[in-house]
Amino acid sequence: MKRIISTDDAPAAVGAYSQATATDDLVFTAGQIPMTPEGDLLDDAPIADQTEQALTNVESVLTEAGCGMGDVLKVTVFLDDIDDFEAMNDTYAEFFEAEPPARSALEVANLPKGVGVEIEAVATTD
Ligand SMILES: C=C(N)C(=O)O
Repeated sequence: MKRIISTDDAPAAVGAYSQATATDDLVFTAGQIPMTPEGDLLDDAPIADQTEQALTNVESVLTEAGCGMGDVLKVTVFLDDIDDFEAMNDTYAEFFEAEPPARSALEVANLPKGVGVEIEAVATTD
């Protein structure tokens, strides 16, 4: 059965989507952008800080869904500039120290709100 995940510990959706949806054993987060739960945008911050906020939001949404970063199966990282890959990756690695999930990272033409990175995850609650 489909569940809608909603938490005040991550920013509210900036469009027509849920923070995450879940089945009995899988969680799909929306793409998380570098925005604080209070709605402050980190669009001018270094990519390391933007990555940290986006992943912190992913973590908060997963916690609400009943799992955590160790349960993540797949991550997709969207970058505004692929030259930010190394800086993103260094911060990313701090969130996934052991047995990191599968991941795709790609540059896209534009991201919502002019941010530098957006990150989504699929996790298991099994
Ligand atoms: C930020 C998003 N996840 C969106 O606009 O879909």
